[in-house]
Parts: sequence; C-alpha cells; structure tokens
Amino acid sequence: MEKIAHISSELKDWILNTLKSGVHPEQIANAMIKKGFDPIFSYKTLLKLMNNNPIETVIREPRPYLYEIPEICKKGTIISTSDRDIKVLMKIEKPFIVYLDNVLSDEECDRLIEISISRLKPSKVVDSVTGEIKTASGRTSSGTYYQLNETALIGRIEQRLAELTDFPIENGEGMQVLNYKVGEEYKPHFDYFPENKIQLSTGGQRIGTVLMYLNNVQAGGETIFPKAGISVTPKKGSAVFFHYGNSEGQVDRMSLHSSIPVVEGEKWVATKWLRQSEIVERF
Ligand SMILES: O=C(O)CCC(=O)C(=O)O
Ligand SMILES: [Fe+2]
Repeated sequence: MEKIAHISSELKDWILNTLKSGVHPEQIANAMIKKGFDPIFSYKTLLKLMNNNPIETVIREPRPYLYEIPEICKKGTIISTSDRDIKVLMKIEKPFIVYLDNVLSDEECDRLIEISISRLKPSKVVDSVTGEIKTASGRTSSGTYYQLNETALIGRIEQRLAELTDFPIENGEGMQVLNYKVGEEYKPHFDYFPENKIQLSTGGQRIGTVLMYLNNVQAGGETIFPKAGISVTPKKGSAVFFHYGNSEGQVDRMSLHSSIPVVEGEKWVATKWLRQSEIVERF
C-alpha cells in the first residue's frame, strides 16, 4: 500500500502544538505511522518541524546496497583455524551467505546445549522502529546469553569464529543459545539495528551473524531467507555466516530471515552477532 508523504497545514499545526505540549516526538511519529504515513517521512517531518525547517515531500529511493566481499569469502574451500578445518559447502552472493560444515564438534554442540538448559528464558526482539528490547509473538523460542569467554568452551569457539571470519573477538556480542520446541519460530526479521539505535561505544551496527546449528531437527526449523528463496536445513555442527552491512554504513534488506516452526523434535542454535567495531561498553 502507498504510504502518505505529504502534510496538510492542519496536521503541521497539530504536530507543532503537540510538540510544544511536551509529547515525545517518537510518540507523535508512531501516531503518524499508524495513520498511514510513511515512517521515514514521519521522522523527517518531525525533525524538520523541531528545527523549524521546511518539509520535503519527496521520498528519495535509498541507494541500492553495495555488496562488499567479506574476508571469509577469500579463503578457499577449507578454512583451517588453529583447532579445526571448516568446510565451505555453499556461497550465495546476494544476500551474502556462506554455509559451513564442521564448525563445531558433536561434543561441543552437546555441551553448549547441556550448559544452557537451566538458563533458558523467553527470547526477546529489538523493535525495528524504536530499538526497544521486548518479548514478541513473532519470536517464541527460549534462549540465554553468555559473556565473552564465559567458559573455556565458549572462549575456544569465539577464538575459532574470529579466525574463521576475521572479525576480532571484541567485535562479537556475547554468544546466544536458542531453543525452539514444536511450533516455535522466529518470524522474518533483520539482525541489524534501526539507524537511530546505533552507538559506537557498543560496537556500532551489527553487520554479520554466525548461526551455528547444535542439533539435527526431525522436521521443520529451517532458517529461511525469503527474499532470496533460500532454506537452510539445520545440521549438527554446521553454521551459516551471513553479512549485511558495508563500509558505507548501508544495510542489506535481502538479509531478511526467519526460523520456521519446528514440526517434530526440537531445535538448538547458537548465534554470534558481529559488530562493525569493537564493543567497548558491555552489559
Ligand atoms: O534459529 C534460526 O534459524 C534463526 C535465528 C536468528 O535469526 C537469530 O538468532 O537472529
Ligand atoms: Fe536473526
């Protein structure tokens, strides 16, 4: 549906008066978006009104995403880290995805599951407009987070992933382990943050994800990239690496992905999200 990208003088007056009465600009933008205004137009309009500038009513098409080749792609078909030979099974260019096997041993997968069971909590999502972290019906799994190097096993895997991807350990968020029971899913989403929520002290934008499969699922639970028509079947010890942020600060909307509902059995994954720079402030 076409989104509204023009503004009447009545609406302009209403916004100015509402701003003056102390209502938070984000609430006003949300109200405009609910009424059918284009989200980017709503935020830009508000910013202009707050600064007393004229309003542009032309929505500029964003420039197409410029693909840059990540380091992992320059390494051949067997990537040897200090403790393991990882096999490249498939590469996709747009969005950028590499499917890898032998990333984790069976014992490492089993141990990650074992140490996570007692720590599982309902998973949360990042709101794509506000950046707020909240539980949501689109993500029904349970999960837990680890600190960097929290156990010797986690530290060893982090070192391996850093050698594999050439992303320094310091750019990685704490590892997340997720569990999906029958019927549980993670609806289509992007892993990157809304632009207004990017903070350099916490590593800036997320630009890559390593998603490691910790078990085989009897049925369902595939990771789907719907814009690219790709479905990845979970296989114990394998992983997908996807890359969706470039050096110009653009993000790749083709990286939309989801975990479809588990039909039989359960699904366990470990996720490592990678930032554009070192995470200086950790929580
Ligand atoms: O479980 C999956 O297959 C996808 C998980 C995911 O998208 C995420 O953790 O961001
Ligand atoms: Fe994701």
